[in-house]
Amino acid sequence: MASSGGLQQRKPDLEFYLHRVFRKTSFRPLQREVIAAVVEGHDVFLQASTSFGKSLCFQLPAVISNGLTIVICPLLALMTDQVNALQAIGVPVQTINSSTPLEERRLIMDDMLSGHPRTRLLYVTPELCQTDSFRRNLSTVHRQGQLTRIAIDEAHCISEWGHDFRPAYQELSWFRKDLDDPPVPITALTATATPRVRSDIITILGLNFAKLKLFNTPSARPNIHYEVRYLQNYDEDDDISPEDLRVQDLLAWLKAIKRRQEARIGADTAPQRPPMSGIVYVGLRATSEELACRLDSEEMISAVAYHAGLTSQDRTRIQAMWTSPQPPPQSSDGKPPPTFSIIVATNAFGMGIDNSQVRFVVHWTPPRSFEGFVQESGRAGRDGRAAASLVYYNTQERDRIADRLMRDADNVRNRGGPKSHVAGLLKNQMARRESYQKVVRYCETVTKCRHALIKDLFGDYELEEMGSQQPPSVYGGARPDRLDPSASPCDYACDFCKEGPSGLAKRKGKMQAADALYGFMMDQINDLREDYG
Ligand SMILES: Nc1ncnc2c1ncn2[C@@H]1O[C@H](COP(=O)(O)OP(=O)(O)OP(=O)(O)O)[C@@H](O)[C@H]1O
Repeated sequence: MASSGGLQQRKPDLEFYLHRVFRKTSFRPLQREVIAAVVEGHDVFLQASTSFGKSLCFQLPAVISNGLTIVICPLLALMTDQVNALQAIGVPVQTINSSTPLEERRLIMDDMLSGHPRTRLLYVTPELCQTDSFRRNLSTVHRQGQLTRIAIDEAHCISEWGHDFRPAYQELSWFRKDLDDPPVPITALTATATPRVRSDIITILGLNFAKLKLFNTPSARPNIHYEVRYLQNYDEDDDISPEDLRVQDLLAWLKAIKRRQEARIGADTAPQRPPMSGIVYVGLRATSEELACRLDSEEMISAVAYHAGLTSQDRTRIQAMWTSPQPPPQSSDGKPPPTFSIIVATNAFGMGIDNSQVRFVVHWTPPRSFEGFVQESGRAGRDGRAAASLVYYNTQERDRIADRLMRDADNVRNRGGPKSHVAGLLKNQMARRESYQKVVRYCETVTKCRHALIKDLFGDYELEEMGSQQPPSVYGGARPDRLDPSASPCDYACDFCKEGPSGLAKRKGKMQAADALYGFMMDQINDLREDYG
């Protein structure tokens, strides 16, 4: 590891390792700077958009350093994906999690405590880091001078103000408090942190502000076309149900894509292409099953459901099928090869899913949290090519979700328990409502580019003011609010910039306003804020 010795150390050739070990041709903008800061031994906070390549920012430094890097990861699937990918390229990596056999665990620990561990990266859960035995072992590795750094992936899970709050993440404060002689450098990474969550990450982990290097990329993804599809509210007398209305609209949208593809590459060539992948996010398991079945009955679509009610084998199978390269198109059940391959999923399918070829992500109803929305829509276009995010929205759905969130908070209050525990849970409930409030702002605003709106809602500009480093190409050197107001900050990659304010307002106008319940929820947030804010 680089240290501040008298002799100048030779800087490692990062490009060499990028090509040789990771088999990538070049760094993405900002990746090199982040990796250099990590290698130099700084505490690093990186907030980068989904699919930026955050993992490389701790994997490459781990490969070129002596000693062990501990990686904290919240999801087994995410951990397994990364470990398998690293093993496939010959990196000495291990994981200890609930499915690691005892004998294997012992071998990993023996290596860790050997004084010269062969393992470069050890992936663990935050819960394991809470146990006395693991902490004792890590302290020994540290005393032996072999604990190089700690990487905390999905660091937003640390905050009660975050959408994926995980109490065990808060206990990660132990690293800075106990492993302090010398302090072990920490790298915290996330795609979705609001200003309050960022402040919690930095404070709880005890990152050293004087030596901390901050980096960020814009939270909105330039290659994603963001669009809200406004639906009319449903009336008992209507001949068509809201579900049918959405199915009709989605099918019409997909047919238009199919027509454009056939016009571009020819109706004979199109069926030989692998199907276009998409995800439709729904709120309920039952909806996921029903909608998958309904879409699958269409000739141009093959669809499958994914939710937490499936067996773990089924989920692993679907995820593996989904993330492996698409096979040549095949007919099944007498159907011609599908043009679209769709997974209809609940939010059990989200964080860390890395299929580079997803072309569209649809939210069947308004997402329940803004950070969740950005994570989920960020599954699209991970190869950098054009992709789309659609959200179906009307005020009835908006109020139904607002009502559910209010009831969740009431349940927490009525459940009782120690006062500080209830206060913590209520704080998290308030954070959820505030996050939902941002979803509503995102969907109902018709006067601003959606890319700019996402950056506003995540407080990207605040990070800039804190001295965060960004890729040089961001905003072309000027913030969008300082650019020519007639230009599109996102290069026409959202419905506002494409249709203009009046076109969008007209489309939104078809949706009836019904503000009563939503307004009530906002009042409640304000009350809670007075108590806990
Ligand atoms: N320099 C690079 N060149 C080419 N591909 C890269 C580069 N860096 C990372 N990738 C690839 O980009 C993909 C996304 O990387 P990764 O999973 O680390 O993203 P992430 O930033 O953690 O995203 P998310 O927050 O959405 O999970 C991976 O397939 C990875 O191999």
